[in-house]
Amino acid sequence: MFAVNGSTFLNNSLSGVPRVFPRSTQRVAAPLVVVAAVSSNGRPGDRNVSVLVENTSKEMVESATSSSSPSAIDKEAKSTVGGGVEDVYGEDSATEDMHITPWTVTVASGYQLLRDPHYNKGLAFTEKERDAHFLRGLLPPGVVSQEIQVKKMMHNMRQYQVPLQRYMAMMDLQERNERLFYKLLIDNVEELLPVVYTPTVGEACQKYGSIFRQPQGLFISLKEKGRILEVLKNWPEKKIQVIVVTDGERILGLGDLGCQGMGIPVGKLSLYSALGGIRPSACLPVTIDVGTNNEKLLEDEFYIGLRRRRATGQEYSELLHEFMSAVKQNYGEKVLIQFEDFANHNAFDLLAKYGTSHLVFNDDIEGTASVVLAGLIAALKLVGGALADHRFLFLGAGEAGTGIAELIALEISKQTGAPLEETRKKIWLVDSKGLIVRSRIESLQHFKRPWAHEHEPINNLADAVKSIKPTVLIGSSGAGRTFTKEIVESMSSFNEKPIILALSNPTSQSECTAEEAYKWSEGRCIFASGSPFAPVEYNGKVYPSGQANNAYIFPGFGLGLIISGAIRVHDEMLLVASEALAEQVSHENLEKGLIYPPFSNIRKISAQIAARVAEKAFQLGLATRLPQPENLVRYAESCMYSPNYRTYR
Ligand SMILES: NC(=O)C1=CN([C@@H]2O[C@H](COP(=O)(O)OP(=O)(O)OC[C@H]3O[C@@H](n4cnc5c(N)ncnc54)[C@H](OP(=O)(O)O)[C@@H]3O)[C@@H](O)[C@H]2O)C=CC1
Ligand SMILES: CC(=O)C(=O)O
Repeated sequence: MFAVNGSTFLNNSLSGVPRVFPRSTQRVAAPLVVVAAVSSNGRPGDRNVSVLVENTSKEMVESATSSSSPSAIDKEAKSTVGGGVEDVYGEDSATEDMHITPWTVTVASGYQLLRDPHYNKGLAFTEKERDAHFLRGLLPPGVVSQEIQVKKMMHNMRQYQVPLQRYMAMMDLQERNERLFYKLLIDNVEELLPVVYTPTVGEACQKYGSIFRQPQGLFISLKEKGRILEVLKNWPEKKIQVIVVTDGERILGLGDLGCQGMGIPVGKLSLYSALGGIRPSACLPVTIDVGTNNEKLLEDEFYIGLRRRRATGQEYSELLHEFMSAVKQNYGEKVLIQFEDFANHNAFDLLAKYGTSHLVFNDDIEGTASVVLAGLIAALKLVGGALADHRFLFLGAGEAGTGIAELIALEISKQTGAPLEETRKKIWLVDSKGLIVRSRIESLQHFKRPWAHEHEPINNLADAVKSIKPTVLIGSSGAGRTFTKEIVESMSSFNEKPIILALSNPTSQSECTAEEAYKWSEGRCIFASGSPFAPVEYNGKVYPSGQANNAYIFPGFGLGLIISGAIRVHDEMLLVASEALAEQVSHENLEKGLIYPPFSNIRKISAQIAARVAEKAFQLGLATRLPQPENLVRYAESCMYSPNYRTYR
């Protein structure tokens, strides 16, 4: 269901050295900007980028050109990225009668340097750097370290009472000083995750038109049909390793937000860098705008997207196909394309269609499945028994629900040797029409059919709980407050420790709150939710509540694919990612009732996940980074982006 059979690619002819992010903490760097006034494929005026930096000293230019001349850069690109990346502006492919523009190399300095988010360090520029880079007078005289900047930013951040203000402050910082943004996020991940991610990103998407300041990713709309390759070339970064793309039709549990869904790829990719260590410049957020069926947005004067109803059928699939082809042509075989928040009527088809030709991953189907399986493996240490001894009931039979169900069935099948058709029978799903049963099969969407077991029809969750008597109840409906008191009490009546996962996001859509779950189960349930809840006090005991969110998986999963140079995603990679995450849950966590480790350790966790995913890619013959590094955990860690400031010569 998820991806391709590994054996198809065992004899793939792709080879070459993968993209590795050099860690240059000890080296002294120059804030080098390679710029060119160019035209692509001899079409003068097609693309004119011209950044002239004055006050650039001879020494700086020499040092910059000696370490990173265009040819050096070109060589690096050739050695690390396939596809059309090397000949970005068509210089090599241009014939003699075509026009091309020569590259120039300059060093960012002075006023420009302060406005370049990649290189800006604000007041952290040293005296020497202020002299060398023409910054005198452009900054107040005080010099402060990055640590103090972080402290100050956190102090400021905590003054905002409104979550959206914090979100906007974080986005402003990302636009102004990228390294400080990531340092802040990495050092304060538990506090800031709810700001840049769920739940606040949901509100940001709802109000994206009003708060929009700067484009943070590529908008590809129906207007760009036939020109998507050209649009990709407009993005300033050329060496892209991960693309997160949405069409905005199912944003969290908030429905169709059209073009305003851009907040999701932006948020997910900031987690790719902060949690998984992928270089920010290697990440590309994309929103495909095919219109929206959200009437409120269509009438909203601040709406930023196409004012038309959604394209469907051929019109939709042609645009998506052009996008997928252009990505491969521009960035090569090894760029990871993560589908995010597509509606299920497109999500499953896109994954199936492109799973055999591209490195694609659907976070809502696959990432969610992997994170939930990890939580269940960990929870077994608290409730006892094997996975096969449990009964699972889902509210919600869409991407998340059926994705999780399939991975649980796969894992049970792997553990017991029972066929998948048998292991699926331990899993039941309820959708908006009730329990999915055999008698409904003709009217079911294809992804629900494997779950249509023999049972009398039941049209509501409360009755399904009473009849199925699940040990595990999972909410993946996007419908808030659907785990009622009656349902939680019912779960608690036949389970000593019911496992209850309310996965839906944002907080408003959670099937129940942590407080409700602990209170109604008299403190006996094992609970986790998609969006975070504060610890709950019940009967004099404090229950910290865990977060079952695919943010635990996708950053490390993607890192594993990248460091191994994987060319396809395989189900077995999802299983090993779950195992790796489950292993990170300590006795101490379990004693508190937590089935996930704290996010504060996430970079270490991501390295463990990455190593296991990479190892699996090598085993399956899907990796192209040869030879396999000896210690994959250490290798993953060494590849991770560090947000600490660099010292400029
Ligand atoms: N924690 C995490 O990491 C993740 C959380 N999620 C969350 O899960 C939710 C669902 O996402 P996804 O699976 O992609 O969405 P889908 O739209 O694919 O699926 C939603 C499912 O819920 C069912 N449903 C909706 N309302 C009700 C209701 N009142 N009673 C019973 N069933 C209902 C739908 O029924 P029908 O098919 O009949 O329409 C459908 O089967 C979202 O809120 C999302 O934020 C998603 C991914 C990751
Ligand atoms: C977390 C996530 O991917 C979602 O809610 O859609």
